Amino acid sequence: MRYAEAVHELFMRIGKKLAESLGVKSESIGIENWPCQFRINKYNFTPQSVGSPGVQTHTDSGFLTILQDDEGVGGLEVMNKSGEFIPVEPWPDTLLVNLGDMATVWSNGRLRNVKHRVQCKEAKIRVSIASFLLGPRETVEPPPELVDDDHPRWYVPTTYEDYRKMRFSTKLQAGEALALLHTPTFDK
Ligand SMILES: O=C(O)CCC(=O)C(=O)O
Ligand SMILES: [Fe+2]
Repeated sequence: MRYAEAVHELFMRIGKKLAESLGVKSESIGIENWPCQFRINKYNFTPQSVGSPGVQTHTDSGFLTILQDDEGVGGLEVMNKSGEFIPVEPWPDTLLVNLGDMATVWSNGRLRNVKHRVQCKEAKIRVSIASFLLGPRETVEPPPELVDDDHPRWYVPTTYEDYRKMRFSTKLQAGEALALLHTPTFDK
């Protein structure tokens, strides 16, 4: 309970700062009511699994993720702009924060979802704790400050649940499902 409360507090601080950094009044977005999820990942890496994927390339589907990674066993890799995977070495006493697909929809494309994966590097048990701030409870769409003539709406409004179902049924796990929400004005 204490861990969840502390992570939630951090979600609020980071989420409000993200909103303010885009010129959105953080009081207006109701972030306190956005649902969260929590998952503990355990990887039983064996000598046979070294070199193979632990989790295939994906983006997180929610808004914001706080990841407490294994402090001794590496394997997490994050994709950079050029499409290369960069290993994130274990770093005790740190948390890793990344943006998911709902951040891209909510910000009208200003915040970018991050592709990542886990590779098995050594035959050890690896544990990570992932907390997800999923996004607005009902419709996910950009606040009015982020839509104008120069920034037309890029995504049709959705709900997190509908988007999850679409990701699941299309098996598009690495953010590609966002393309199915593009409006005619979408532009890179
Ligand atoms: O185990 C990790 O380091 C990452 C797990 C992850 O990407 C996830 O749970 O979405
Ligand atoms: Fe992830």
